[in-house]
Amino acid sequence: MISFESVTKTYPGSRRTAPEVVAVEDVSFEVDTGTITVLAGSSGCGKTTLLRMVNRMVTPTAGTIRVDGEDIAALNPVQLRRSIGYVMQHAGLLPHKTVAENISVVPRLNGATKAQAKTAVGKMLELVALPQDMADRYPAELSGGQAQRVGVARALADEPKILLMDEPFGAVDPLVRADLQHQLLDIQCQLGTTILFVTHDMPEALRLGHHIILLAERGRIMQHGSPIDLVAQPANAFVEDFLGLRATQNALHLQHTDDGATLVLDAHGRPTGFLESS
Ligand SMILES: Nc1ncnc2c1ncn2[C@@H]1O[C@H](COP(=O)(O)OP(=O)(O)OP(=O)(O)O)[C@@H](O)[C@H]1O
Repeated sequence: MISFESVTKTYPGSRRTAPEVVAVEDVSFEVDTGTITVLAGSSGCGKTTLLRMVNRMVTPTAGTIRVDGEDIAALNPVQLRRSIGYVMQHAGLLPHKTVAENISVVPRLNGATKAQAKTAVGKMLELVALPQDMADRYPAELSGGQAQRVGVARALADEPKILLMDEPFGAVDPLVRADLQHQLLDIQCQLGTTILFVTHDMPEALRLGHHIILLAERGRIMQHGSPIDLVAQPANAFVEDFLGLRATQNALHLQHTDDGATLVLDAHGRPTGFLESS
């Protein structure tokens, strides 16, 4: 379990006269082991700051973060970082290393032999559904979706218990994004990894999260619950608005067609999908 206990992060102002920025203030929540918890909320509410505090890329100004009860401030930051997977929006692959070398980085740093790292590369490529012969390519020779898969493979290569994902699928097209989302759910189910996932895309949050934490400014928690909790029992108007639950925003209705299909139409009468007959 990851626990945030009264965590505050203040960044210094950029110039001597500029005020400091309170990115998150007195934030407390827990992330259950073996689940996907999504941090959602609009731009600047502190999602990335919270995520990066888990592997000490960002140091809290106040408060405590524990992993399985242990205060991470007492741990060696380099070892901590190597024990936690991290995937960011643009994969962040090392451009002059091949896919195999990129995936091998953390296992090698953690003491794997070349042979062990090679085995890990094969296993990870299979896990993220990339062909084995992609191992020798360079990042510039990959599509955006393939690069993100390699980013996920690299983050999981040493089978970390915790995976941090910062808008990892934000830059790929909707079809590839849906594919990556399904695959992530499969992988998480197989490996039981504890995932903290940042997105500002509510459909993505609802699709992936066992738990969703919806944040307002300074990391203020507006609701923490399951996707069903948020949709069925939004805590307040902010949650309703963010999820587009107000009737004027998102009143869906059904329309039956002559050939027996049932279309789902949005508030403007545009089709958004169809109901499958059970
Ligand atoms: N290194 C920094 N120095 C100064 N201010 C920062 C720094 N990093 C973030 N901030 C500020 O802290 C606040 C929270 O930023 P953060 O990146 O955590 O939000 P976010 O919810 O992840 O945003 P986005 O969805 O746009 O990525 C913002 O006001 C941001 O400008």
